[in-house]
Order: sequence, then structure tokens, then C-alpha cells
Amino acid sequence: MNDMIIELNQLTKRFPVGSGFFTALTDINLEFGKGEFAGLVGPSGSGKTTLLNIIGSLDVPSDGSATVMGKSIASLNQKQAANLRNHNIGFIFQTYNLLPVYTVYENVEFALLLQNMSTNERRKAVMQALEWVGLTDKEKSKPSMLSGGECQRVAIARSMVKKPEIVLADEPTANLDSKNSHHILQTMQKLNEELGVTFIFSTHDEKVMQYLKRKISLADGKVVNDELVSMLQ
Ligand SMILES: Nc1ncnc2c1ncn2[C@@H]1O[C@H](COP(=O)(O)OP(=O)(O)OP(=O)(O)O)[C@@H](O)[C@H]1O
Repeated sequence: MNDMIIELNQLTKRFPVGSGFFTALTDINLEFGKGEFAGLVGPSGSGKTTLLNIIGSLDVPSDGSATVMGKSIASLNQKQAANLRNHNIGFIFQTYNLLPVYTVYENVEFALLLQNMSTNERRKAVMQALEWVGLTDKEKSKPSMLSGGECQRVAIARSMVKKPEIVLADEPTANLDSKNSHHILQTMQKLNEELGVTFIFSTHDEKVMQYLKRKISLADGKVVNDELVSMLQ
């Protein structure tokens, strides 16, 4: 693998609980290169979302370091962290997080409004992203008119429209049936292969695991296994 775009060194995360604290992640050492299709797997409470949140600059390590695109997450002020998220990182959540009163087009466009782009440039980028996920014919629909699978494809388009280097997907198939799960996984796999976007999943879904090129197992906030799946086949 080429350049490391994410480096986690001796990362520990503690949350204040009552008068003490709870350690959610302990001494995590991981690196991710460009174009990886990797998954954090492990039981509920093992720390997957906490780790994704830190990589996504939504939270900071308590000890150790997280460096994303050359930037130390702990050293970023709010504006710098927002800038990193706006330009370099896309998010996909299990509940899609679409805005119900806006159309599919507007939901995807929303991600670009903080960027300095003309209306024409935005239109081109949004239609390109909808094309990636096969939804150009639904641009005027509201989320309530779409299936769960289609909503998740809108969320993928929204995460991809900024052409980020990294997409973080937290249980993206949790609310989808088997057919839709495979469809969105194939869509993400295609974007990974064709555009070189790095995907990191959090999951306990066996269907997601079939697609991963690298599987990192967490248990009680620690990495207990890290394997390249292609090397095992
Ligand atoms: N803000 C917080 N304050 C206190 N404890 C927290 C906080 N956020 C997470 N935790 C705890 O940290 C642990 C790891 O949580 P996390 O959400 O990362 O797990 P997960 O592996 O993503 O679980 P799931 O698969 O259920 O989503 C859990 O025990 C959780 O209760």
C-alpha cells in the first residue's frame, strides 16, 4: 500500500463517567493507506464508533495521536477540524441522516454549500455523484418517496460529492435488507476501485465483511486482530 493517510499511534480514549472515567479505546496502533477498503469489526461496545469519530475529527484522543491527511486531530481548532471534514472526509451513517424536507438533489448539494463553488459547478458535481449511485432519475424526489436502499445511496452520493479522500461508514447496512445491502456495498466497492477513495467501515454485518479487503477486529477497546483478507484467499 502507498502513502499512509491515517496514522493512529498509542491512541487511548477515555470518557468521563460519574466521578471517574471509562476507557473506550486502549493503545490503538493502526495505519491506513490510500485506497483501502477496511472494516472495524467487533461486538457492540468494542469501540468501533469511537474510533471512527476520532478519525473523522468529531472527537479527539485522550492520549496518543491520530494523524489524518498529515494533520494531528488533537491540534486542530474547531474551524480547522470542520475544514478537514468539509474537504477530505465523507460520512455515511446507519440512519442515512437525510433532511426530509429537501429533495435528493438538495440533500447532496447541501454538502457543497460550504465550499466556494458556482451554481453550475455544484450542479455538475451533484449530478455526477447521483450518477455514481444510479439515482439521477430521482433528483427531484423527497427522501420519504425512496426505499431504504435508495436513501442510503443518496447518503453515499452526499458523502462522495466533495470527492473526499476518506469515507467513514458507520454500520451502513444496519437498516437494509440483503439485496439493498449488496447493492450499496457494490456501489462503494466501485467508488473505491475507480476513484481510489479509502473506505473504513464499522460493522458486525457478515455481508459487509465479505467485501472488506482488510478486517480489523476490536474487543474491549483493543485491536485483537488485523488481517488482509485477499492474502487469506
Ligand atoms: N460519550 C460517551 N461517554 C461515556 N461512554 C461512552 C461514550 N461514547 C461511547 N462510550 C462507551 O464506549 C464504549 C465503546 O462505544 P462505541 O460506540 O465506540 O462502540 P461500538 O463498537 O461502536 O458499538 P456498537 O456496535 O453498539 O455501535 C461503549 O462501552 C460505550 O458505552
